[in-house]
Order: sequence, then C-alpha cells, then structure tokens
Amino acid sequence: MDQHHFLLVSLPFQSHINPTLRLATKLTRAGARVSFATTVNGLNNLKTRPPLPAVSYDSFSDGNEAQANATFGQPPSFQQIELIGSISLKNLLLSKAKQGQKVDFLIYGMCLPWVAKVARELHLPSAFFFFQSAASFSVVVYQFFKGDGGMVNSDIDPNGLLQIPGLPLLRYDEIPDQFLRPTDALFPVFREHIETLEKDPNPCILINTFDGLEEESIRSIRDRINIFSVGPLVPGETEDSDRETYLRWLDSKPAKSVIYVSFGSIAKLGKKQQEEILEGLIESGHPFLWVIRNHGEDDEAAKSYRASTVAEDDGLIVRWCSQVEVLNHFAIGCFVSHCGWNSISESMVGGVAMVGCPQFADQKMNIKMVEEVWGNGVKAVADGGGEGVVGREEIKRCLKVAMESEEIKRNCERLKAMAMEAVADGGN
Ligand SMILES: O=c1ccn([C@@H]2O[C@H](COP(=O)(O)OP(=O)(O)O[C@H]3O[C@H](CO)[C@@H](O)[C@H](O)[C@H]3O)[C@@H](O)[C@H]2O)c(=O)[nH]1
Repeated sequence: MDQHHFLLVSLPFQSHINPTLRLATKLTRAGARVSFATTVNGLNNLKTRPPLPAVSYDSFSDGNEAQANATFGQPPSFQQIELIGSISLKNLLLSKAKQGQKVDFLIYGMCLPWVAKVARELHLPSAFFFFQSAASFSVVVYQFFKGDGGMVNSDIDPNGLLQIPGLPLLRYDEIPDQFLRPTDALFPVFREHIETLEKDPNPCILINTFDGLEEESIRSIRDRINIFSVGPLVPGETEDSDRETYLRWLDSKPAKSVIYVSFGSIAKLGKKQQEEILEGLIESGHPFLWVIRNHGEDDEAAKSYRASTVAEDDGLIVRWCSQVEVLNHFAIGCFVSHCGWNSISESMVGGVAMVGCPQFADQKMNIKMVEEVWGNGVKAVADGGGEGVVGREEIKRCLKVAMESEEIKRNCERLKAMAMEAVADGGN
C-alpha cells in the first residue's frame, strides 16, 4: 500500500513548533511518512533538540538568514515570509519530488495562509492546523463565517456579551485579542487564512483538542466547516535536555507539594508582577519551580531581587525546562500559568490543577473555560479587577484553592482520564 507523505510547515515559534512536531510524531505512529519544514533560522535553532525519529527535517527561506538573532519568539514580517517563503517552499516540494520523495499532503500552521496557495498551485490537498482550542476557533467562526460562503466581519460589540454555542457568555475583553478585531495585529493574516479556506472546495482544519473536552464547540463548528480534533498532542520522550538539576530537585520533594510556574514562550512579566508572584509563592509555604526566560535588563533587576530573597529550599528558578516532563512529575501540585493553549493541554494530560494569570491572546478565554466549564483551576484576579498586577494575597488565595480543593482534584483526574483516552484512540 502507498504510504502518504505529509509535509508539516510551521513558523519558528515554540508554540507553533511544539504542537506541529507532536502532530508529526502522531502521523508517523499512524504509519505515514512525514517531513517537517520551518524557516532556515528556525531549523538551526531546533538543532539543540534531539531530532524526532522517522521525521525528515527541511527548511524554507524567509529572507532572514542574515539576521543573527532571528531566534524563537522574534516577530517576522508576514509579507516578507509570504513572498520569499512561497518560492522557497515550492522549490523544496519540487526538489523532494525529483528525489523520489513526493509530498502528497501539506499541513500548515497559524500565520502561514500562503502555504495553502502553494499547495493549490501544485495540485496538492492541504489542511490548516489551528493551535488553539475549539472554543477559540468557534469565535473565529462566529466572527468570519456567515454561512453563505461569504466572509463578513461581524463587528463584535465592545459593550455587549457574546453568546457562542458551547461557551459561557464572553465579555469583550475575554475574546482572543490577536486576530479577531480589525485593529488586531494579526487580523490581516487571519483574514487571509479564512479567505484561503473559503476558496478551497474541500477546506480542512485540524484543531489541537479532543471531542470529549469541547463537544459542543466542536459540533457547532462542524455545522459550518470541516474540522478534525487531533489532540491532545503530547510529546514523545525526546524534548529538551539539561534537565538533571531540576529533576533531581523535584525528586527530593514530597508528592504534589511543588508549585510549577511558567508563562510560556512569549509573555514577559513586569518586575512588580514578578515580585508579587514571588512573595505569594514564598508565603504559601510550598516549594516552587519557576521558569523565567532571559529578557535582558528587567530580568537582571528581578534576578538580583530574587537572589536576595529566595532561599535554596524555597524554590528553583530555571531558564527553560522540559515542561511536559515537569507536569508529569509526582512532586508537582499545581501550575501557575499564563494559560497558553499548549500549557492548558499539557496540564490536563498531567492531571495538574491550574492557577491562571492570563496575559493576552486566547489566554483569558482559556482560563474562563478552566474555571467555569472544566473546573480544573482558578483564575487569579488583578488588583481592582482590571488589567493590573495580581497581588501576593490573591496568588496565595488561588494557590490554596488549587492545592486543596477536592472538587478541582476530581476534575483534574476526570480530564486526565478523558485526555488519555483520546490519546489512546489516536485523537477523535
Ligand atoms: O520552560 C518551558 C516553558 C514552556 N515550554 C513549552 O512551551 C510551550 C508554550 O506554549 P503555550 O503554553 O501555548 O504558550 P505560548 O508560548 O505563550 O503560546 C502562544 O501560542 C499559543 C498557541 O497558539 C496560544 O494559546 C498562547 O496564548 C500564545 O501566547 C508549551 O508547549 C510548553 O511545554 C517548555 O517546554 N519549557
């Protein structure tokens, strides 16, 4: 039987690459042949990770090769990537075909709508891989798909409440804030995504979720457009290295005693917020493992503050960790998170309760689902209820709830079992 050959294309951000590589693994396990492509710089950065077995790695040019610091998290110019990337990707596909490695299906991630155009030009089918929740995608559907094949911007009312099937009532500030409103930075690139899908006679969207978790959202989206839930996407054994120090430290702690803190690969906390979290953690009396990426000057200031405050036994601060491994460690009791969708999925698979301090994008909606629908965590509210700093007392309150609530524990176990079932089923 012919083996299908998928090429998965991703921008070089952690939050794009991680789910894409996990999907790659899943496809290889299902017997498919899989190639993965990201930008030239992105591929260079990936060399610090062990490669996935059975996946072949390729790159396309975005014209940024000369830029020395084009690392994970650098915002690229989408027009430039489209212009140069389209030609480069087409050449890659043609040269693979020449070498007897013809690709027969393209899967492209967020912010890469032009990949679908390249696919169409070469008469290849393609699918759009949306990295966020079905809840988030159902707001996209509400906003853009009007059922008559035409795309309408429905102008979400800033003063109203949004009622979308499967979701609790959403306030304006709880709606994902990167691509849905005309003023959002990624609005044009997202509109292009939708326009491209509308032109496809057989549009296909993959979502990193599972049916049991977001049944109603998924059903209501399927009424409008063809989606497949492919999650939860959990990694194989091969992610990250340099883990001995924190794993040994975790090994020395009692079961479910440690608070894990991470704000993903993009968010940057102000110094005041870092201090409030730190004091809340210390006053909670629980040991903590905190990922603080290097941000330059602010980080240096926070570091000197921390160095004078954190006793060795209180906590461990690392630049990066193997998050999935940490979340599955017996010592972890809860997860203080910005609520990026990958972090939410990973904590569900690990059965870990969440304390949410959302920053931007889909994060406010994600924590709302966690707190109000799935019941596996609690939202930390900023002082005064607005966008400001979450104080140490609130952090302490939430930690107590997340570490002690029997109801949250039960929900975490239930969600973990559901997630594991979906993984065992190969996703559904
Ligand atoms: O020390 C660390 C910290 C993070 N991670 C990984 O980094 C990824 C972080 O992803 P996510 O939790 O989704 O956060 P962001 O990187 O902030 O993700 C962006 O992209 C997501 C998917 O589109 C959105 O849901 C978020 O709001 C947006 O900020 C996860 O896979 C983590 O396992 C590690 O491996 N080690």
